[in-house]
Amino acid sequence: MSKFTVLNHPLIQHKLTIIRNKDTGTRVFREVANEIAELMVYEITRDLPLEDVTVQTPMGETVQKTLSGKKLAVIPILRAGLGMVDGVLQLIPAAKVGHIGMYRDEKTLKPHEYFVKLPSDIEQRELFIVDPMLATGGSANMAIEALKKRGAQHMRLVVLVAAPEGVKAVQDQNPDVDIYAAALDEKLNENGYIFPGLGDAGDRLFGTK
Ligand SMILES: O=P(O)(O)OC[C@H]1O[C@H](OP(=O)(O)OP(=O)(O)O)[C@H](O)[C@@H]1O
Ligand SMILES: O=c1cc[nH]c(=O)[nH]1
Ligand SMILES: [Mg+2]
Repeated sequence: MSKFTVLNHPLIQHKLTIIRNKDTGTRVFREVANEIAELMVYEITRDLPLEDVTVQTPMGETVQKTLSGKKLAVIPILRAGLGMVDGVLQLIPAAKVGHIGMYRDEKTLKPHEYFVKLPSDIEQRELFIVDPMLATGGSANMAIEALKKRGAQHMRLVVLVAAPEGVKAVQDQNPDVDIYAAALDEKLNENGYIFPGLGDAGDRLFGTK
């Protein structure tokens, strides 16, 4: 079974409380969501492989460490996943970005795919799928399947808030995909929204409600 990790660094918890607050407006929500994504990526990339490199300092020659050039890509699930991309790119500016468009039918809660555009060498890359919300897990599972169908082999799912139902759904359907969240919340409510959650992430990011 895949790993599920809650990244509960104090800065992450503090910032998540800010965006949970219903009185936080679009500008601050956007800014802080990206900051949380950046902190999460800092934690998640602890296992990136390094290799030795010879470098000349002003004092002489030394062998030091450098990233071994593993290829990375960020894959936001549109729309709300876009709210995490800039944060990730702050730390990994050379990462490629692929997009998967997905919306959840409000009545059935089933996801619908409407757009896929990925880097051509997706099979060689380690992918960070980003989406603020993991609710039923339907959208994440459909995005993972869309990536696998196109050759992707290594991916992790990075979300701000996860519901237990969504974690289980992804672990059951995609046991090879590790999941990272800033928080594991209590449950889904009767409308399929995460409680206590932060509301509709896409609407709060883009000011559409
Ligand atoms: O786990 P699930 O039950 O599938 O729900 C989570 C999905 O719902 C939200 O997107 P939404 O469908 O609202 O689209 P949006 O990002 O365009 O607002 C969210 O950003 C996830 O993609
Ligand atoms: O709580 C939720 C669930 C799905 N999508 C959201 O934006 N929020
Ligand atoms: Mg939405």
